[in-house]
Amino acid sequence: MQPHQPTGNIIEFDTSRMSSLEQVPSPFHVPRPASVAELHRQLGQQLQTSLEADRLLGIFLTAVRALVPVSGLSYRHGPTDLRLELGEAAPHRTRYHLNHLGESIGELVFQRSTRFDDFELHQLEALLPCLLFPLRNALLYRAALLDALRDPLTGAGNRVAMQQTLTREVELARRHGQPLSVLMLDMDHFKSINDRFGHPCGDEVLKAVTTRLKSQLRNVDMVFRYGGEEFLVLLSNTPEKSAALVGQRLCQAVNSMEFCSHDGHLPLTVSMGCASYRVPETLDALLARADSALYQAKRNGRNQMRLAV
Ligand SMILES: Nc1nc2c(ncn2[C@@H]2O[C@H](COP(=O)(O)OP(=O)(O)OP(=O)(O)O)[C@@H](O)[C@H]2O)c(=O)[nH]1
Repeated sequence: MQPHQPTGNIIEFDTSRMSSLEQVPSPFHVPRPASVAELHRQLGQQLQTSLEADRLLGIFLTAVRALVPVSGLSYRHGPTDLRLELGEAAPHRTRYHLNHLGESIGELVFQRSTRFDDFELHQLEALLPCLLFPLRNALLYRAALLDALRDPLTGAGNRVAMQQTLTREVELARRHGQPLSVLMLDMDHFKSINDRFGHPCGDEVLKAVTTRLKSQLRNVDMVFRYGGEEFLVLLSNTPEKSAALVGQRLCQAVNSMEFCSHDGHLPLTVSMGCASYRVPETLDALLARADSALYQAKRNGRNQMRLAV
C-alpha cells in the first residue's frame, strides 16, 4: 500500500438513508450493545449544544473514537469555503459526501494508518445520522454570519466586517509590532460610468473590480467595500515598501481590465492611498492618513497610488 495514498470508500450519504440505516441490522448481525445506544443518545444531546461546525466535529470525533480508532477527521464545505482538520492526518481514508434534500452539506473524511474494515465502516455510518442536522444548522448559522459581514453586491467584506477586522489587526500590530498596511481605493469618474452606461452596468463594474482586486492578492489579504465605489484592502504583516508595490500592481490590474458594455470598451481606473501602521496611532488616525493620501492621488490626476505621510 502506498503511504499517503487516499484509500477507502466513497459513500454518498443522504438524509433519505437515515431511517434505513437505523433499521437495517449490522451486516455481521452483531446486536448493538446498550453502551452504543447510550453513545448515540449522548452524542445526539451533545450535538445540540453548539452551532459552531468545528465544535460539533470535535464532539463527533470524540464519540467516533469510542467505537472506532480514528486518527483524524477532515471536513470541507465548498459553498461557504469551510475547511476543518481535526486530529492527525493519516494515509487510509474513508470519505462521505453528506447531502440533505439534494444539497451538499459537505464532505467528511476519516483517516488513520490502517485500513478500515467493513464492521468499522458500518459503525461510522451508524453514527453519521446524528451529525447531519446539527451540521446543517451550523452551516446555516455560518452562512447567516457571513451574510451579515459581506457586501451583497460584490461579496467583499462590508463596513461592519472592516471595522471589526481592522480593530483586531491594529491591536495585534500595536502589541506585537507586526507591520500592517492599508490601501484605500476609490474608482475614478465612477459617476460618469453610471451616467453613460446605466446603474446596472456600474454594478457590474463594481463586481468585476472586486474580483480583479482579489485575484491580485494573497489569501490572507482582505478586501472591504466601505462606501459606494470605495474599497479598503487590508494587508496584514506587510510593511510600507511591499504595500506600495501591491498598490501599484492593483492600479495596473484595474487599468488593464477589459470591461465591455453594450456600448463598447470601458476604461477603468482607481486612485489609492497607502498607509502603514505607526505605533501608537489609533485606527482612525491610520485611516485618516490613508484617506488624505487617496485625496492627493485624486488631486494629482487619478489612476495612481500615493503614500501617506
Ligand atoms: N452602480 C452603482 N453606483 C454606485 C453605487 N454606490 C455608489 N455609486 C455611485 O458612485 C458615484 C460616485 O461618484 P463621485 O463620488 O462623484 O465620484 P466619481 O464620479 O468616481 O469621481 P472621482 O472619485 O472624483 O474620480 C455616484 O454616482 C454614486 O451614485 C452602487 O452600488 N452601484
